[in-house]
Formats: sequence, C-alpha cells, structure tokens
Amino acid sequence: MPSRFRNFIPSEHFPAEKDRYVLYVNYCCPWAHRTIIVHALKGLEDIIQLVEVDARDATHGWFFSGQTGPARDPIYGVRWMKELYLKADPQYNGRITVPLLWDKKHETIVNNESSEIIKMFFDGFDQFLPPERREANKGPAAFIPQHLRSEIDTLNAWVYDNVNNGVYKAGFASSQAAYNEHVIRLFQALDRLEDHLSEPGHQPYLFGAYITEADIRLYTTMIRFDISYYTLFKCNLKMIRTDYPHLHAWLRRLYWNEGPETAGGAFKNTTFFEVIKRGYSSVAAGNGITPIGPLPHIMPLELPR
Ligand SMILES: N[C@@H](CCC(=O)N[C@@H](CS)C(=O)NCC(=O)O)C(=O)O
Repeated sequence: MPSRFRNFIPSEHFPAEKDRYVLYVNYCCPWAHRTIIVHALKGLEDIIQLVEVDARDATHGWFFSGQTGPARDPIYGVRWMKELYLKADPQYNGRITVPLLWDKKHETIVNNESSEIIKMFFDGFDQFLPPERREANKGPAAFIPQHLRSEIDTLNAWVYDNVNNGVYKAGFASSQAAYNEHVIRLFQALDRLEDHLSEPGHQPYLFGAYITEADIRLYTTMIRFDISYYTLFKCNLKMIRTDYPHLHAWLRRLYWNEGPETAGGAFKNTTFFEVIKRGYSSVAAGNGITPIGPLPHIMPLELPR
C-alpha cells in the first residue's frame, strides 16, 4: 500500500532547517534502516534528530517501550506512534509505519516513504554540511551520480520488486503456490545480482568504485538474509555466505568498512543483529522464539581458508 504522506524537503511549506525535523525509526525494519544509514553516511546527527521506536504491538502498532529506545516519545511524551499519525491527520486510518519524518514546527508528518526520505537526506540538508559532504561537490562519488542516474533507478526498481519486497512476498505468502513462485523469483534475482557483481565496472560496489543509492537499498535486505529471511521467511534455497561469493564479498565489505567513505562505519554501526532476529521471530514465526544461528551473524572480511 502506498504511503500517505509524501511531502518534500526543501519545499515552501517544509524548508531545510536545522533541528526542526525528527526521524522515527525501528532498527529491525529494513525500510527504516535505509534512512538510518543515509542519516549516518551524510553526518546528519546534529541536524535531524533520530528517535527509536523499539516495540510493536500486534493490534495497536509501534510504541515506545523503553527497552532499547525511550519509554515515551521525547518530543510529545506520547507512548503510541499512532498518536503522531492522528496528530498529523485526525481522520487517519491507514497503516502505522516506520520510518516517519516529522516536522516539529508544523507538528505534522512530512513523509513516511523511505525511498523519498533518503532522497531528501542525500542533498536536502547539504547547506548545513561541510563542502566535501555536499553531493554537488562529490562528482563521481555522489550517491546518485548524474551519469548513472537512470541505471541506478532501473536497478532500484527491479531490486525493490524482486528482492527488498520479494522476501516479504515469500514470507507472507498465503498459499503454497504463491510462496513457490515468489521464492523462485527471489533466487533468480539473487543469481542475477551475483552475475552483475562479477562484471568489470561493478566492483567493489554495484556501480564501481563508490557506494551509491543502489548499494544502500540492497544492503538492508542482504544483511538480514541469512539470519532472518532464510529461516523465518523460508527463503532457503541458498544462503548468501555459502552460495553467492560476489554478493557475500560485497556485503562484508560494506558491513566491515569503517573508513571515511562510510563516515566511520555507517553500515556496521547501524546494524543490530539481535534486534533484527528478535523482531522477525515475533512477526513471522509467531511465537517469538529467536533462532540462535547462523553464527557468526556476519563472516569476517577475510574468510578463513
Ligand atoms: N513504504 C514504506 C514501508 C514501511 C514499512 O512497511 N514498515 C514496516 C516495518 S518494516 C511497518 O512499519 N509496518 C507496520 C504495519 O504495517 O503495521 C517505506 O518504505 O517507508
């Protein structure tokens, strides 16, 4: 279902401003994780406040539980995320989802669609960042460099349908036939990504030397694959770590990179394996028992021989 709040920063009603917007996230959610990674990669910590919504109730949705995040919303003191949606629109009766970008000035939701939130974060707040972090100054190292724009868009759309959303279609399939179809399509897509990453010009990242939007969007599904989707969503024809050498190397490079191109570890520092495993075990399998393996959660950068 499409997200309902689709405003952009900067715009007349929502100009770029420091300390005005709040990003609500949950660390299990792969869609929220995109926005968390871009927030970290761009160094927006002092410009856009990030708030963790750490729990979800089957009936009432996301809430602040005080377990890993705050016990109440630090802005309004409410306990349920639904209260923020209703503050923005008293008639709202759609899904209560993360991520959510909130405007403290107008006390409303700017946007709750992750693919649009990351676009705003890429360059919408660049005026507050040092010159070397501004997209316009990064040339080929920009997250969406001009010359790759249409290729990145095409890959993103295909990855969304077959991989990001593909695991959900398999995990939530309500018939055996639908499950079979989606799992087969998913692994065909992973096979194609493996081929893509074996081609010259597509290493070490999907489009060559620099991390792009496409890497970020694929990462949040791949890092959850072996530890959650393989078991809990029954996406178990192959594992990344044993069956996809190029994808596996790509994934480990992103995760373990703590250099300047990841702003000191934007992938690793925002990936919490236990949170992810616990989160999926309660949505998918239903009884909240978290699988122990596979261990380790991520293989080392240099594989043992
Ligand atoms: N289109 C949204 C989807 C976000 C989404 O589905 N988030 C999930 C968590 S992974 C959620 O909040 N689900 C709660 C619900 O559907 O009630 C985006 O990409 O931002």
